Amino acid sequence: MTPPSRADGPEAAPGLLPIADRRQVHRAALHLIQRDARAFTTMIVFNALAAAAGLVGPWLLGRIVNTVKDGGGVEAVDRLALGILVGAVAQLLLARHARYLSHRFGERTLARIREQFVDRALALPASVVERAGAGDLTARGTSDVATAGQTLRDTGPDVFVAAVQALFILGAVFLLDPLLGICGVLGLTGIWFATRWYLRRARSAYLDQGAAHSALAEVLSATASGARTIEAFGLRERRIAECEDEIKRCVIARERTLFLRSVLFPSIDISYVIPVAGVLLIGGAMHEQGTVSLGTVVASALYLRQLSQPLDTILQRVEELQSSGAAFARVEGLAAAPAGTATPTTPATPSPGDTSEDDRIDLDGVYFAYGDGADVLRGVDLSICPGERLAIVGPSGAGKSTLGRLLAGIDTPTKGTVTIGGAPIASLSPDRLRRQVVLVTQEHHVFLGTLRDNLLIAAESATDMELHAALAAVGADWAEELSDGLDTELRAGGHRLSGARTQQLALARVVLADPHTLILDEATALLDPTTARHTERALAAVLRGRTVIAIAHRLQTAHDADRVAVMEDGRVTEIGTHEDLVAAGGSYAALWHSWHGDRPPTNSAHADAPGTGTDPLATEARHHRPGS
Ligand SMILES: Nc1ncnc2c1ncn2[C@@H]1O[C@H](COP(=O)(O)OP(=O)(O)OP(=O)(O)O)[C@@H](O)[C@H]1O
Repeated sequence: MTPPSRADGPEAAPGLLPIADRRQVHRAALHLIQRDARAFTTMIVFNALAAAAGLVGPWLLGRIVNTVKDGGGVEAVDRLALGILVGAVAQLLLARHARYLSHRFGERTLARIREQFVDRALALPASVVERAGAGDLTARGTSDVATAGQTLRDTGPDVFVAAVQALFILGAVFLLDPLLGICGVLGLTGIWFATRWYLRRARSAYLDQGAAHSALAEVLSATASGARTIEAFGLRERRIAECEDEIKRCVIARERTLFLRSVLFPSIDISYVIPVAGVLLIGGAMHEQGTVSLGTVVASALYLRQLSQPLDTILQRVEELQSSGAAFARVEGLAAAPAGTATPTTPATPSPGDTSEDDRIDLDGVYFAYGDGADVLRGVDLSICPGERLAIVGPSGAGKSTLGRLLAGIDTPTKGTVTIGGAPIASLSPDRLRRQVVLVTQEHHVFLGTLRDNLLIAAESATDMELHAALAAVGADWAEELSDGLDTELRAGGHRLSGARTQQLALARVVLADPHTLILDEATALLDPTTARHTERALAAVLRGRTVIAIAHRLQTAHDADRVAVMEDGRVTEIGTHEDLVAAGGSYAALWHSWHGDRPPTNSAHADAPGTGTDPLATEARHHRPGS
């Protein structure tokens, strides 16, 4: 028997995405079976037929023994031998077809799991995905789905076929003689105890072994990469001692798993022999007394010997089943993912008409906390008029970005309301919301696909002319020079966009989405000078005619805004025009004087600015949208 697979895979990280419990996993598995019930039934029937065909051999062998014992002729023995051959061929063909059906069922079900996963992942609110982290979602969508798929395609069918075979074999022994059947089952109990003993200890032992390997690898690679420093500081002996310690830990961990295997495998091998020996002994005695025929004893012993094969398969695969059960629970966990981490205080159902009366944004007594943490926003009241340029300033951690996320509808307040034109932002459909508010950060993604696909994300029904116009609006002239135009494949062996072009593409999407309000959070703060200049021009075109809420990292932005809101410790502590706030002599005035000193205010985007960012609220963008 080959050793069961190692159980030293990574522990399921306690991610924020939920993990399905046992009942949910069972229900989901049952649902998947029900969706392909016919294929599943056919698979069972063929597996059962293959297992039944496998029983023909030993049974006929028993008949041959009886026939020979009763003095039957060669002809009768030949007929029975031919039957064995037919049984073996039938078993081969039926098992092959059963496996083919199992694989088809497995592949189809895997495809369904994948589709369901993608649907669920896409339906997750952005805030949930952000908080859970891309790593968790990616791991679930790749390695966990692959592990569950491996089970459906190989492990599951293997175990299933083996279980059916084992059941049929035991059933056949009981049919031949119930007493011999009981004898066989009792003989097998050793396997149950040995496996239980092993499984109880294996998980932690293999996890320790994996951890010891990782620690050793870490020490070795650190020693190799820091060799010069180690020599320079005379740390050689200390490093060698550390390596030796880790090697010792590895040896101890490996000896432990070796010990477990050295107990398990002989116990199982002996357990396979016990029922055969028991049946031969008891069957022999019964034959002596004339209660069973010699053929029955021989057939029972052969059946029990044959049992080792399916049992071996089940034991080898049992750990794989355990780990894939955990993987499936993580995949299914997405079904239980929250619709949002914060509880909306406003009804989730759309308000009448799902439309805003105007573009005015109001925050009323807004509180927000991440998860179970402390309040990050603590009673924010704010009104932003259509076409206004509002700069939000404040120290790091004051809650500016959080406020931006609430204004963009990414997060919902734990208390209070955020409304657009009187409609709670939480009640707007994603499509509707996109046309109202868009948050622009410096994180831009180029999706796999053509340039057109990347643009249509923002406006599904836009014509090519509109797409070209949007690209032109942000100064993306390079798009016109692409050999395949809008059909140019981006990424994955296709055209790679530079940072500046990626940003222009993202801004072209904003033009297409055509929201009345833009929230700028670090959209340009950390860009290199060349990219910043490109982005500045593109951004100016995008901002024209829209309400802009800029989370200002430079006071020049605040200076150019219509109004400035100062945030401190989750509250808006000052609000007004730059001049009013400077005159009021509060914290904004202090900030302005300390940054600005005696220098006169300037509209130049780069003057005096720390870093290389651009000023999104510079005057060139201050032309309101017609009609706004
Ligand atoms: N995803 C998150 N999970 C938990 N806490 C968070 C998360 N994002 C922000 N916070 C916390 O919320 C508080 C406000 O953060 P926020 O980013 O809104 O402040 P900020 O004023 O924008 O700061 P900065 O100018 O440094 O970006 C901080 O204490 C921060 O640690």
